[in-house]
Amino acid sequence: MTFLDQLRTAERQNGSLLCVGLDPEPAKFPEHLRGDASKIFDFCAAIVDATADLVNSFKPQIAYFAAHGAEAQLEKLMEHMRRTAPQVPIILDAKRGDIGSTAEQYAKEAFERYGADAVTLSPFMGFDSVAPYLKYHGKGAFLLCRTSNPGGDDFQPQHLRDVPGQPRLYEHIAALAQGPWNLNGQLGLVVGATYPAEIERVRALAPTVPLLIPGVGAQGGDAVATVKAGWKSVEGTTTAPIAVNSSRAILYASAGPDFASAARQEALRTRELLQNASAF
Ligand SMILES: O=C(O)c1cc(=O)[nH]c(=O)n1[C@@H]1O[C@H](COP(=O)(O)O)[C@@H](O)[C@H]1O
Repeated sequence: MTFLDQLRTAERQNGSLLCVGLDPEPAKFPEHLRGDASKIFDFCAAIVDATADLVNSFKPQIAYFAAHGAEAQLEKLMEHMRRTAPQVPIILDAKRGDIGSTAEQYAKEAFERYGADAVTLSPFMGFDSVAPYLKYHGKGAFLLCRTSNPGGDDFQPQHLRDVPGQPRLYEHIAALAQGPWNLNGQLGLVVGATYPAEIERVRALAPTVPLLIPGVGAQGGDAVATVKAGWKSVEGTTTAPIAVNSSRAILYASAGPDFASAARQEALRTRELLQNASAF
């Protein structure tokens, strides 16, 4: 099954557009685990177990593991997710982007070492930096398009003088991902929930690619506006799925021993919000 099929199937099975982000930060762990980087796996596995029936994807962020030398725990977590929640695709958030020969190594890391179903990439270095990932048939690759952070504006001529007749940078990336770069239907785009108007524009330019949409929850993005802009239904079927990511708001919903059930409650709440907005 391709990543796109996995995402569609999980969306249907779990009735969910929610992607739970796994950004483990020991300093924010519940009291009994706080500050202990050797508990990263235990913490994340508890979140996975509590939410696997509520999501269409999981998104581990590699930096939160690498910063603590916890790659072995990430490997173990990937294995845990594949075994206990095989219906849920895993997007490894690595935001890689480098020349082709180096990209081959990053692709091997994501898909062979960690066994991810999809990866996030920066498209800044051009198509030859993306191509090595596309050799892994069926795997997904999400290109950063319109990021959720305030600095996402820096490269968009929003506050500069627009060049008449020229697309903005994110529009150019969306058009490449929908068209010439999308050789085997593996590409997706990352668009921040903090910019619903741009999500709508990206969806118009890229009607069939999946969108990864972070920024609801801790970053304050509008979940309802996000779904209305990015998720389209045509005769009861979506044109392309969306995965709306929330990390901190779910992971750290409680600082007590009930953190996993609190995470489940927050995931349920967010899933319902997204569901209602999509009128599934
Ligand atoms: O690629 C991403 O996942 C990403 C892109 C983006 O534009 N903004 C963004 O916040 N992210 C990631 O999405 C997650 C958001 O986390 P919360 O703000 O805690 O929900 C983090 O792992 C970010 O690295």
